[in-house]
Amino acid sequence: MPSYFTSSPGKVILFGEHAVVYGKVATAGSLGLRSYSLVQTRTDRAIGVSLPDVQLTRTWAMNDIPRQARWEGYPYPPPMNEALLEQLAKIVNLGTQTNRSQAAIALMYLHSHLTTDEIADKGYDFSVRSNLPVGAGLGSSASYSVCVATALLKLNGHLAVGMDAIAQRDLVNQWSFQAEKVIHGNPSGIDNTVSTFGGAVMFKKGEKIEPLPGFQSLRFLLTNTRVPRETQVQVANVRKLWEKFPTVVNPMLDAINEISASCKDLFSQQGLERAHLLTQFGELVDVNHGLLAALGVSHPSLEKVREISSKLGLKSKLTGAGGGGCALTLIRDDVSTETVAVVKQLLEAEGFNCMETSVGGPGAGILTLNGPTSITEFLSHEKAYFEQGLDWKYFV
Ligand SMILES: Nc1ncnc2c1ncn2[C@@H]1O[C@H](COP(=O)(O)OP(=O)(O)OP(=O)(O)O)[C@@H](O)[C@H]1O
Ligand SMILES: C[C@@](O)(CCO)CC(=O)[O-]
Ligand SMILES: [Mg+2]
Repeated sequence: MPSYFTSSPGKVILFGEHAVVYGKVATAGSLGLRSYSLVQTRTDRAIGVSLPDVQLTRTWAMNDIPRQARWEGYPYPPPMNEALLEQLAKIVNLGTQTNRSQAAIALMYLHSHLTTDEIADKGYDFSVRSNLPVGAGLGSSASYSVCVATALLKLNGHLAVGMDAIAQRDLVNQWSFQAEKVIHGNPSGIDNTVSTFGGAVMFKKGEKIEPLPGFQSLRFLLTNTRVPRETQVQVANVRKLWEKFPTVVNPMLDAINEISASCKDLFSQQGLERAHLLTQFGELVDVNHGLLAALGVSHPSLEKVREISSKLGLKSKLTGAGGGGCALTLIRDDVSTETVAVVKQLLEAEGFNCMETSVGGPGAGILTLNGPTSITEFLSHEKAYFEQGLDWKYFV
């Protein structure tokens, strides 16, 4: 049996986080930071799981994990099975609401539906490591979910030869959304969609994504405040506010929707000077952050990033679920290297972590290797190892 490496990117939301959960349009792009997974069969009917980023190494006996009978629409996902989730939480037995347990339950939920008799008879090892910070707003959960979905679909032969690239990605996207539901509760699907398809896109729940050409040329500084938070909790807090004051919150969500619409207008205006485009883009960044702060998802650390960057004339907003995690700062073309260095220095003096990035790279990919590979070796190598000279297939 071959082994499969899979890889999928994190994401950055430029405009529209939270509002997207309520059916509004959001704008997002894939990041250069990615997660990588390795899956390969065993011979002893066990599932060996190694997730060092959440400190989990554990082996389960195949017979201990229930498998679902085939359903209508197989291999596309059936509606979420809450009873199965509860059952898996008990079997996995890693406590509730911990990073490790959510990751393991998401994996087992997909395993339970996707594992064929042939693979169940052998067992498999599954391992993930990521260059993304976990729980910082850069879509680590979605990137993990896409790796799980791609690996299990491929291992079990569901990404059949003859299925075109779009159909394959669509299947991965649907299953990674299920895994995101296990981790998040009520995700919009934007994170797994961007991680699966890559690129820079406008996203609205239930609609086809719309590519946004031109975004690849934008430069951003990402600042991880290192303040931990959980997306599920931030999303639930906004929901409480919305339930309490719907007439106040709905117009705010509509305003956020219009930010993505205005952004799209900016990029489609023929002849608009780039300097003007970037200035207006920055203004939208500012307005979006203000609305998110009003929804209660900012944090003193994120306000600190805004204070420092605005002193040097730069616009920042929180990105992802907020409450800590990461902020995004637009680097206009006229901003000097020295200014960027000063901003970074000031932010890092606060204990934050900075990295420059662009958005819009490739989505999920698979690399098929002949024969077994050592997981230890896989885990001991850095990202570059996987990207050098290897023939990744991005489903194209
Ligand atoms: N490398 C990884 N290995 C295993 N599990 C992971 C990994 N990365 C993320 N996870 C899972 O995702 C959870 C973090 O998800 P969460 O949605 O709170 O943060 P995020 O995805 O980084 O941020 P956001 O959703 O705002 O972009 C972890 O608790 C863990 O269950
Ligand atoms: C906060 C949120 O809008 C984005 C998290 O990256 C949640 C979601 O869309 O699922
Ligand atoms: Mg997430």
